[in-house]
This record gives sequence, structure tokens and C-alpha cells, in this order.
Amino acid sequence: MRDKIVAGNWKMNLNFEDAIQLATNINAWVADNHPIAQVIIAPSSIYLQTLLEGVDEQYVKIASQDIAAHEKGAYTGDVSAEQLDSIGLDFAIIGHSERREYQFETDEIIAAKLKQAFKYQISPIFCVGEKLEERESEKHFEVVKSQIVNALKSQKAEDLSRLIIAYEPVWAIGTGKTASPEQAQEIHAFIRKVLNDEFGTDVANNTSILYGGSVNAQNANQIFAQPDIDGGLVGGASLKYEDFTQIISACK
Ligand SMILES: O=C(CO)COP(=O)(O)O
Repeated sequence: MRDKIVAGNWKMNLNFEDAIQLATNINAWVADNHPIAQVIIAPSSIYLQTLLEGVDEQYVKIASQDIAAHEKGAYTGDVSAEQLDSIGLDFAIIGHSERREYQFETDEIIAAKLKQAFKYQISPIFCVGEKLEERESEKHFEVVKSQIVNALKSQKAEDLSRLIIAYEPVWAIGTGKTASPEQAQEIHAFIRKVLNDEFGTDVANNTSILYGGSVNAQNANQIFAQPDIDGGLVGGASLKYEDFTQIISACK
């Protein structure tokens, strides 16, 4: 059985006070409403420890937005998997398209980051997704397959039990343009087939595959109703308490 998950990627938003307030409110809402979905929030790294201590982990899990590709040493500005593990962190977003684009992360770098996460028992929310021109030239299946195979082929088979995938078409991120539920289902089913063909039935059946890209309180129901969509990775709408809690409720 795979977990239903709704994760909020706060990206580089919210000051300290607002971050604590929002996390506290979400924690209280989950405690009162007992949603089916596991709720995860990913704040900027400077808030991770405070939020880990400020929420109850039975209700809300905390994720980092990235992880270093190296184990330790002279990598100014990076935060390692070992350091994140040492403060009690269990989840990390890895390979987000904004990092692929602005920080020039390649599949090779992402594979190294996944390896670090697995080494320290951190579950990666591993992001894949095609750009607009790749979708328009119908290369999206090929692109997503190569992102998955390149990043996962060198991982240990037993580590893949921790894997969470987020399919986020780049053209749908922050644009207000979502993939239709049918488009999203089609590629989620394809991702599950790739997992099955390359890594076996257990990985295919047990990996939660989240959809991300302009998920909001209006479209979440239809997206989450698709059989191969196990929840969402939400950006903008996760910064608003009302919207985010409605999105969590939509994940059944
Ligand atoms: O990038 C995303 C989540 O990681 C999606 O962002 P939006 O929900 O703002 O489109």
C-alpha cells in the first residue's frame, strides 16, 4: 500500500514569524481533522530545526528543500544529509526543476544527492518533469523516463523502498496552468510502468507519485481522484492556510 501525501514546498517565502504561525496552524488543523494524507511541509533550511520542534511529527512532517551532493567538508553554503539527519529530519525534496534550472543540477548531481539521502535514512521527494518545449514536441515520456533512470539506476535496490516521486511539469509550476487530470494520470501511469520495468513490481506498487504544478483548492479533487496520483507537491497554495488545508482534505 502506498501512502497518500500532500507536501507544501514553501520555496524561498515567509519570514520566521509567519513560518512558525503557518506551521502551527497546519499542525492544529491536522490534529483536529485527521486527514488521510500524510502532511509534509518544506520550509527554508534556516527554519527546519525550529519547525521540527514546533510541530508534532505524528501530524506534520518537515522536509528540507534540498540536500548536499557531498558527504561533508569544504562546500560553503551546503547542508549535508548527515547534518539534516542529526536534527531529526526524515524528508527532503531533491531535484526540483528550479534547482535544475537555476543551480544547474544535472541527473548526475541529483543521483549523488539521492545517495546521500538514502545513506542517512532520509526519504527523498524526487522531482521529475518536462519543460514546455519538450511537451510540445511530445518528448515528455522520454524526458521523464531518462530523469528517473539516470538518477535511480545507481541506487541500492533496498533504498528504493523510501522513494517518493513528484511529477511536476515545468510549464505548470507557478503559471496557473495545470496538467489536466487525464494528462497527469497518463504520465503518472507511465512513471509507474517505468518503475516496474526498471526496478521491479514492489517499487512500482509502493512508490507514492505526487503531482505538482499549480495545484489549488479548486482543482485538487479532480487531480487526486486519478488512480496513479497519490497526492500533491504544492507550491503557492501551500502558503495559504485555507487553501492548503482544503487541498489536504481533497486527498482521499
Ligand atoms: O513547484 C511546485 C512545488 O514544488 C509547484 O509550485 P506551484 O504550486 O506554485 O505551481
